[in-house]
Amino acid sequence: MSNTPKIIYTLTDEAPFLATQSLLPIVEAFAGTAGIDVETRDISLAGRILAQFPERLTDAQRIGDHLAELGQLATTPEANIIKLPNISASVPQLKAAIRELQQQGYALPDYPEEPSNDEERDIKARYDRTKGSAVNPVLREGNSDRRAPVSVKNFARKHPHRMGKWSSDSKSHVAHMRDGDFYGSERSTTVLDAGNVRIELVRADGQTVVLKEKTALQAGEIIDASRMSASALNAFIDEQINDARESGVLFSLHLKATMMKVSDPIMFGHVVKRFYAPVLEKHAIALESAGFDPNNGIGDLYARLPALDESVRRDIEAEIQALYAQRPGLAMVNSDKGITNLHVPSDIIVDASMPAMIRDSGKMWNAAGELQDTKAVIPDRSYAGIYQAVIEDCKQHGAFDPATMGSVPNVGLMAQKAEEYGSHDKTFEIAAAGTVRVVDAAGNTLLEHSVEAGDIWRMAQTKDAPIRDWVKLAVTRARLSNTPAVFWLDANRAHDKQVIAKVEQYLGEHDTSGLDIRILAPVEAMKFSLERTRAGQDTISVTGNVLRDYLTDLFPIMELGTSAKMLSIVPLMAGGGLFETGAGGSAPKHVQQFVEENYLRWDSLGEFLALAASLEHLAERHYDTRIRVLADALDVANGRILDENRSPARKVGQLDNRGTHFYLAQYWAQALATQNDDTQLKAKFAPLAEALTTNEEKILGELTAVQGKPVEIGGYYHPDVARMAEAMRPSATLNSALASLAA
Ligand SMILES: NC(=O)C1=CN([C@@H]2O[C@H](COP(=O)(O)OP(=O)(O)OC[C@H]3O[C@@H](n4cnc5c(N)ncnc54)[C@H](OP(=O)(O)O)[C@@H]3O)[C@@H](O)[C@H]2O)C=CC1
Ligand SMILES: O=C(O)CCC(=O)C(=O)O
Ligand SMILES: [Mg+2]
Repeated sequence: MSNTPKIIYTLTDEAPFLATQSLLPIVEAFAGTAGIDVETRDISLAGRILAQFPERLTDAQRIGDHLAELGQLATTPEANIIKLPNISASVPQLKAAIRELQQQGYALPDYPEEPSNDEERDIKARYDRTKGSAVNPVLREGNSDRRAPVSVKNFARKHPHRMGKWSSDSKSHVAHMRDGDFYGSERSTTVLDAGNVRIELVRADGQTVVLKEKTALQAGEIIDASRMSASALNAFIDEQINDARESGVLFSLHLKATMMKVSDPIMFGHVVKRFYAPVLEKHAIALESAGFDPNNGIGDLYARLPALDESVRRDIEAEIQALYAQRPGLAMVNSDKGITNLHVPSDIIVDASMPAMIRDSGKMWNAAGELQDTKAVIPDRSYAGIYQAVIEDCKQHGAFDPATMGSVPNVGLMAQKAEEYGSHDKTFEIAAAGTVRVVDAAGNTLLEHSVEAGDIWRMAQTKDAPIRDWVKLAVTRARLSNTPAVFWLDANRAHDKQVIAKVEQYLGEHDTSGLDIRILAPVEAMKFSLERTRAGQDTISVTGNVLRDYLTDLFPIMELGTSAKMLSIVPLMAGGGLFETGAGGSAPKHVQQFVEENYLRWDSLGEFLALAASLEHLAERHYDTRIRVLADALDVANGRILDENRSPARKVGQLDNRGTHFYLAQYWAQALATQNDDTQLKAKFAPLAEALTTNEEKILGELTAVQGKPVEIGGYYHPDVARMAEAMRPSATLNSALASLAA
């Protein structure tokens, strides 16, 4: 191992990738002064696609499998990775990215939806490795610690964001199934000895089909399996469509088709099929021949229409419009462009979509572009109830007040593909009725379900060491912040019952005297946390992987207006650090605004906080006081960004992402120039601080002058980096000041 302190900064997609063009040069320049190597690795969707097909690319086009490399690094103590949000691609996004790369001259094959030979099966398998949430689970070799730092919380209290008013007669609600879902069918067991299991379907006709030959289990691991009945799901969907129409509310669906990349697109497809049933059934043959796949959304139907005869096409379009008159209003993703909630599965990502609805008075946009009460369909019961609890609370007590509300930080069980978020390679749409069994090497059946054709069956794993580490992290956070901690676990759920036994065991390993640690079922935990938060009190949520994801968007969006301002640390179990930036995504809408008017409203505070945590980790690991000084100064700069309100605004003419980066550089340089712990750094940064202070007006002028006009970046999934960098670094004065640091 080389002893040079090293930070890996990830190159991703969309808005964070744009922001990187301006921020990374600052990071490199500052880190360089303390002898830190800053390296980059490309984990963008385009980069991951290209890494799958080296043999089809020229030498110049080829890139290595950076994700696999980082996945490996994450299991070592040296890891210090700053991870920006990346696209978790739905199939329509994946296909669009492939098309763009082909147009740029990369000889990639088309995505074979229905592979008919070995070569096509191989191509599909490679592409599928890049589909959905293909990055985070690989890097997350540790549990999750997400919270709003005190400075961020204070900022939000001082500058509360707008929250939509709630009325007690709001008709908005969450609808979930009452039986036949994953929740109702879950079975779970803790495995005593390590070994392999086989997953098989014993068909009603006696034939056995192996679904997955080998899944390795560790000793002490919890496994669980559950089944979603297709017929129960379809009956539920029909009932909800009718109910939404009768009650005059919008119909909306909220799933996580990215993380749950096998099960949730299938559920999404069922809703599309039921909602548009009369048209899809009437034209089934034509649509099938055109390759329409409901799991990709009704947007896929529109994409396929050109392949159909003109008359058929017109009939389908007219019949869909006529159908809308008989259906409840559909919630819209973009009313102006006619993009509905059922267009593409990647537009309805529940962790972001439900908080947005709650922030907007429980309403979503209708086709006329107005906000309206909404039915939020979340079919499975495992977690749906938490959102209904928030809705009920808002109906009773009104909207939450960001100026006074408390905070709900999260300690999330996430390491090593924990729970449902690691289940996609063990999820199956069942082809024929029978029994699905999980069988160990000795032939014992560990779990089984009877299934019907079309049901979704899945198995999830939760390893013992991550649970033990998670309990430790929870106790540590509770102690450090002197805050009550609640484990959100449901004793009535088979899986949670196994987890509770381990939590109770591992809590025994710690000194918990004086701490308030409880175990509550999710809905009770939500009610408890909401009551406290309204009273201005903080409560740590200690949750499994799914609730980690849901709550770290929900509470930040209510408290801070966005999850971008969150500190999001993954202490890796091998001793390294993964520093995620914020808790949200890659904000596609921000790119649209950028290319239209050269204004980037992306807030990089998450990157700033992650960088400070990364530098602290590096300082500790290398016993390096210079790096410590750099980290402390960055803390000061981050505090000033908030205090002096230098975060990006939203509209042309105001400060944008680049302006915030300028202030970060100025404040950071000033903090280094005024500290006295390291005289070399002090001397090094004095001229930069001076240059950035004297030239503030000039630099801001150069940054603002470019705004307001369209900008061409040469691609969406695989933009031209030189063009992007040029667009994102329009201040010659700032650029040359930074360059002088390296001299
Ligand atoms: N860790 C990761 O890698 C994650 C990746 N994703 C991926 O991101 C993509 C988009 O996901 P989506 O669910 O739409 O959620 P996003 O979080 O990307 O966007 C939702 C909205 O949140 C606001 N927002 C998010 N981040 C910022 C920021 N840094 N600064 C300012 N505002 C911000 C924006 O609101 P406004 O428009 O009002 O400004 C944005 O439109 C998907 O491909 C998804 O898979 C999602 C979550 C995590
Ligand atoms: O990896 C993804 O697809 C999304 C991750 C996410 O939403 C989260 O971790 O909060
Ligand atoms: Mg999330």
